[in-house]
Amino acid sequence: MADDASASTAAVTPINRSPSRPQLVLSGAAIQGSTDDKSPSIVLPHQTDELCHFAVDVGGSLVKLVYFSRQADPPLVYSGSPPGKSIKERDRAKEAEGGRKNPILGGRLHFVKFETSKINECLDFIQSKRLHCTNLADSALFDPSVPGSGEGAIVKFLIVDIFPLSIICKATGGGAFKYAEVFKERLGVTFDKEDEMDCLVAGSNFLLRAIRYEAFTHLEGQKQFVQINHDELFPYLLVNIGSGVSIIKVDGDGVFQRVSGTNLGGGTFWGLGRLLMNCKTFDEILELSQRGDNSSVDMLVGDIYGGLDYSKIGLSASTIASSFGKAISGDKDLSDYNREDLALSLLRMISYNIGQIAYLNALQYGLKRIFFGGVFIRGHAYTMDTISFAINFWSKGEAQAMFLRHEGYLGALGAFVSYAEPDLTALRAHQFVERFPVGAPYAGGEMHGPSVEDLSEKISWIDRFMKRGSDITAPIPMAAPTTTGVGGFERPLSRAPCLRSDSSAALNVGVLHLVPTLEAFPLLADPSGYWFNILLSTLPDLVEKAVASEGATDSAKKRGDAFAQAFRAHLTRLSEDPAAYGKLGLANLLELREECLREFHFTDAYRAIKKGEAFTYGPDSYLVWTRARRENEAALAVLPDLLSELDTMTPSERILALIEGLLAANIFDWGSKACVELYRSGTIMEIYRMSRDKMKRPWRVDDFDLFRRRWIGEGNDKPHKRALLFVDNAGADIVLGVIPFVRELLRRGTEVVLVANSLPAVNDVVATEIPPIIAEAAKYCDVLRRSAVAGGLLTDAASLSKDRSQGNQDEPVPALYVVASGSGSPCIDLRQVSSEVAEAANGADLVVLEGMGRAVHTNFNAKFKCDVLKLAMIKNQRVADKLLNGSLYDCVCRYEPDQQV
Ligand SMILES: Nc1ncnc2c1ncn2[C@@H]1O[C@H](COP(=O)(O)OP(=O)(O)OP(=O)(O)O)[C@@H](O)[C@H]1O
Ligand SMILES: CC(C)(CO)[C@@H](O)C(=O)NCCC(=O)O
Ligand SMILES: [Mn+2]
Repeated sequence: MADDASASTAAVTPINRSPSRPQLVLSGAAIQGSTDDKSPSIVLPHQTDELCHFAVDVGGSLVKLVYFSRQADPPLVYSGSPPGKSIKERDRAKEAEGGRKNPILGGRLHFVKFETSKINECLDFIQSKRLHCTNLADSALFDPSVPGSGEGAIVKFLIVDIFPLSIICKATGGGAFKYAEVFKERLGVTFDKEDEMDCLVAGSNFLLRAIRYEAFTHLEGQKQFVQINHDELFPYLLVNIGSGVSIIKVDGDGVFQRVSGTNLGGGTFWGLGRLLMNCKTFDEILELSQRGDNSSVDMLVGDIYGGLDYSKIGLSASTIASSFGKAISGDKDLSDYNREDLALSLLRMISYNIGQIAYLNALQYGLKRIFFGGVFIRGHAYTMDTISFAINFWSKGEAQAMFLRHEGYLGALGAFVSYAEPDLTALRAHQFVERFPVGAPYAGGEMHGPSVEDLSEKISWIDRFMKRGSDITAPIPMAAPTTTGVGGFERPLSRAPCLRSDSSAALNVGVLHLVPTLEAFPLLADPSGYWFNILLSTLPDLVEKAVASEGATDSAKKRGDAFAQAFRAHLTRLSEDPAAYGKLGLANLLELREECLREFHFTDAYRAIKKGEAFTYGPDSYLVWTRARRENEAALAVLPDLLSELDTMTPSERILALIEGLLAANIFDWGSKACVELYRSGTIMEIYRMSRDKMKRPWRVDDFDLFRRRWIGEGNDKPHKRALLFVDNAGADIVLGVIPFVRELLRRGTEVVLVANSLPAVNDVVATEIPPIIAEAAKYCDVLRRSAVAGGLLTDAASLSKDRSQGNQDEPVPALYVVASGSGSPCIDLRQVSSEVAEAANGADLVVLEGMGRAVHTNFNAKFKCDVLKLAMIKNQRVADKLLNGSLYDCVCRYEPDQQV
């Protein structure tokens, strides 16, 4: 420990971070894994200002670099004004933003590290990426793999020289002082120094708040993610294991005290590893340790007690009494010891000692939670188990050791976020959603990911790394440790099957969106083998569709192959280590698949299905797709009759017909094999009617009477103020199922927000597709037209309507909006929705979830703070059997009134 105790325990007051223009805009941001397994990236969709592109943490052993690249995101709101805000309010908000003319630009943060002793590699990297250029358009940061990024209009706005003479970059760690001149001379970069402890704490607070499942426990080989409650985040103990170890008591943002430290740290481990075992790399020591038996090096209690336990004080015979104690014997030289045994002994000595010192500090300050960071941890199971064991053993289970997925980047991230708006406390974990890029399963720690220069490079990268990928994920056998060395009868048994090399030891992370005001709920989906198999078995078919959607050209085929390889690798990796990317549910798996498709520029693999183009795979499918192309049109053509029919009914009949209609139209799903069979016969209306006739109540889940009471019952039938409808399929589903129900809601005076996918997935309607459908439907329905105008979906639609019969034209109508969910999957994880949906949820008192994916696979048991209606037709035998104990085409109408009223 430090010689001078006072130096290491100096109290630190809240940080007064140096103001720095321009600012980083973190609101509505997202984290996105980069192509480097160790380099998860962060998407900043609202970033409009030019900003310095990187921050560094130059430590005693390693340089950690965080850098920014641009990306443009598609707009998320398709209405003229976002729901919840009047146009006036929105203008005011715009003014408040300083009247920025720039379009909203997004970006990602990437994470890379280098050995400090090879600082030139870091400088070369910065130079090659042109991170030191003030002008983004000049730098190589555009990610052409992202559709829409780096395009003309955007580029123009970036040509702004903010630091015309020299670029200023945030830097922390001791090297911010030591290497300032080198950076200045070689790159013309001036360091804006941020204190190392400030940055560690800022980075750690940022991660714990902003990244879902950032923290996890690791005991006896079991990794368990922990979601930290924001209100209970402080106080905690932060133990950063770098070259040396800093131990910090954290009480708030910028409120902390470095209470202790130890000089027996990662540097000690690495240094002794080089000297004793002649290891060339850090990972080599870890690998050696996997096969080691430390009892030949360590002096055990049993060695001293003639093979006996010293049970009186709770020490088993196998407990390490003295690390390296056997080496005192005079007749052995270093070369007489197994390198593997030495490595394990060393790893246990250092890890256990740090665990013990951390425990003592936690005890001293009454802290129960201890977070460990620093690159020494390395996501290595045995290291984490040893530390956890020490904490658990000494605290008798009172204190908990937790580890961080971004373990090594606390300081660098802390420095990077110091560019940001000061109010980091506004960030919330659910603002961040994760995505996983194609390179994730392949890239090792020393890799900086594939070049993103162009698509063909990406494709060949995937090819090249297929081989490497399988090497990386191949398990290295691990001998079971024969001694514990951890002071007790219990032993830290790392049950993890193996130590994997860099990519597998590392945890990947992914994307951020704002939350709705709905309660968070657990995913229903079970990410076990079932879904892996489904996804694998449907992969060839999907590839075929994707390739067809792009005209089945040679290039499309190549991309299709590369996509399949990449996605298969993700699945393989995840089936070996389900926690590799953090906690993953079905919704994330589907999102992952869509993300992979997008990486290979399949912007809408289902386009051909929806539009009926490009499908010539046999006469049957051709028929199906041709029919599919006409589905929107055909459904719109029969809509007026359906609406008139509904209007002849009594309110009680009508609400039943509407719900029945929603369920019946949900049968139109090109993603469902069972349904495609159905389409071989009959027109849309015939299928729709047949479907409606068949579904006699009571349904499999049938809360309809309860809902009807809320709708037309006595006393409690006030119209809802705002309804959020999460819609499912394109075609008849939305036209014949959703639109009539929407019209009824609007007529009752309920504002309606249609929430649809931002990105295509299976047959789901995408938010951008809805306005034209509404425009067409509005021709037959004046209420729809006026509400669409009120919601900004239609502008000069007055002349369009053929229906002038209803209502006073001057009477205000509730608005109809369309909002993109932020998701590109047939399921929806409501913990991760776009900020627009979150905003739209404000004031909503009815949520309608439509379709199997949204209402059954996910959210079936979700509880809400408002009325919720879950509607679906079951089109999958397994779900019918397993979840509902029913049969194919059973219906679910689950209604749960707001519990709070
Ligand atoms: N690939 C690697 N190369 C070097 N060291 C590694 C590697 N992987 C893990 N380590 C371990 O991580 C330690 C460095 O961790 P980290 O980068 O957090 O510290 P640092 O910032 O360099 O040090 P300090 O904060 O004390 O100045 C090394 O001493 C070593 O034990
Ligand atoms: C000196 C630092 C802070 C540099 O990162 C780190 O290596 C450390 O905390 N070392 C331990 C020093 C001590 O004994 O407190
Ligand atoms: Mn450091």
